[in-house]
Amino acid sequence: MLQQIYPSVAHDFSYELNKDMHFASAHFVPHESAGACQNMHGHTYFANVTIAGDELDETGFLVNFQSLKKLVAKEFDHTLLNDHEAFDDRDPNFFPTTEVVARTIYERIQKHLDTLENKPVCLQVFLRETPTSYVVYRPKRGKKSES
Ligand SMILES: Nc1nc2c(c(=O)[nH]1)N=C([C@H](O)[C@H](O)COP(=O)(O)OP(=O)(O)OP(=O)(O)O)CN2
Ligand SMILES: [Zn+2]
Repeated sequence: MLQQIYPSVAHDFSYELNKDMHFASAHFVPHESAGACQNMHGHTYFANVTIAGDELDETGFLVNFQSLKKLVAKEFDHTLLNDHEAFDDRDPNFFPTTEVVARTIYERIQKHLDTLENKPVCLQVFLRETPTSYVVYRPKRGKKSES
């Protein structure tokens, strides 16, 4: 939900940036224990990502807000998440659940941040799937993107 208050993450970096995004996607959870969620259905996801660092780039940015939007909202908007290369219906760690989608957003963002000279880091991904359900993903300290 845009403009809501998100859980904060403690850190010692000088700069912290947050970007809200939303995207409409279809998905299904490919396991019998998921009940009705086995059927394809859609959500308008709301994501908030928290980026921090001590140095700005030549533009005075920690990271360009627009590149975050491209990596997440534009990538997933109006798609079937199960068809995206990041997800795999054969492995629960890659089913497009809220947990896995949040982790995937982190991995995509951190992979981009690793290419930047000022070396910002993604500290938190907040992902709301429904009005009543959301996940917060925080990487383990020192752990960066695996993909
Ligand atoms: N831990 C998880 N549990 C569930 C997930 C998930 O990704 N992680 N996903 C689903 C379904 O995909 C569903 O879209 C969301 O379920 P739910 O929160 O139950 O949605 P409702 O709108 O029906 O919830 P209300 O409480 O009635 O608002 C299920 N579980
Ligand atoms: Zn769902």
